[in-house]
Amino acid sequence: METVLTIAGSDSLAGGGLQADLKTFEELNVFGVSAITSLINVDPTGIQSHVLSADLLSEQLDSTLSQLPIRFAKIGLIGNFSNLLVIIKKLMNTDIKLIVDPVLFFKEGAHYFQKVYTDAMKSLLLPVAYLVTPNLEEAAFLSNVSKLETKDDVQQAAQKIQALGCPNVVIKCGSRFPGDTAYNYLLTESGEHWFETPKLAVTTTDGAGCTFSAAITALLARNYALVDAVQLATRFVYLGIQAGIPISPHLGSVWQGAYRQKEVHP
Ligand SMILES: Nc1ncnc2c1ncn2[C@@H]1O[C@H](COP(=O)(O)OP(=O)(O)O)[C@@H](O)[C@H]1O
Ligand SMILES: Cc1ncc(COP(=O)(O)OP(=O)(O)O)c(N)n1
Repeated sequence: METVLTIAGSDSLAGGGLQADLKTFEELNVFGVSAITSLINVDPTGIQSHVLSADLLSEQLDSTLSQLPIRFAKIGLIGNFSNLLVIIKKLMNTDIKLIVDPVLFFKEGAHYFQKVYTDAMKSLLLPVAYLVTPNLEEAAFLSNVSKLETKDDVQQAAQKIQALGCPNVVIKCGSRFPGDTAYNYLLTESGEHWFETPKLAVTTTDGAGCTFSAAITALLARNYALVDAVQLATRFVYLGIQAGIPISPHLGSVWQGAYRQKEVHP
């Protein structure tokens, strides 16, 4: 079985973060291991974040990378500049393909990241990534395209993000995009693809972004072509939102087990 690494924060409610990643890996038949960057607590007032030290992150990465044959790693919330540098240092001269979910704008609440961190994400991390999967707000930020309201805007933003040095970009338009359809837009060096599902009118979308990127990572590790991985990840997260776990009238988590229950496994 393929071993896949997630480098991510912990989400106390297990909506997003490494909990969502590891559950998704399990459901898609890869063995998930983790390096924790930070602890996120979500409560009705918003998000509290506690970033782990660079030494602690470094030790975890040494442990996994020195003992396991890892070909694919998903990078979620990193938290600060020091931890971003640790990740670059440990991974940039390896053959590991990096799937970067930038986690700059949470739908669970507002969070501020320092400019040195967001700049380094653009100038150091994206150029060594295989795929980046921003949500709509992250895509606007990374591309400097201020309003993403049409499919043309999304295509333009993806091109600008690709120009930062990452060959493959998926913009998760999700619930933030106008209209009744949830779109994912994939831009590769050889073409573009739109994926769509009906937009679900539910609040159980916490973890949708993490789950989507984790599903792509697992499927790539199982040798799916990128287009097929994005297609199946779109379906996986759709079913997970539909069968999600409500927490409050405004908040609920994706349930990664929905795909197992509803679909014949590929
Ligand atoms: N309301 C929704 N209905 C159907 N699919 C959704 C919905 N919200 C998100 N998704 C799916 O989850 C993926 C990740 O969504 P993300 O952009 O992180 O969600 P949000 O826009 O809610 O923050 C989207 O690309 C889409 O495939
Ligand atoms: C630790 C941690 N990382 C990321 C998230 C965000 O999760 P998700 O809901 O999948 O992402 P967005 O759709 O808001 O981009 C989290 N909650 N915790």
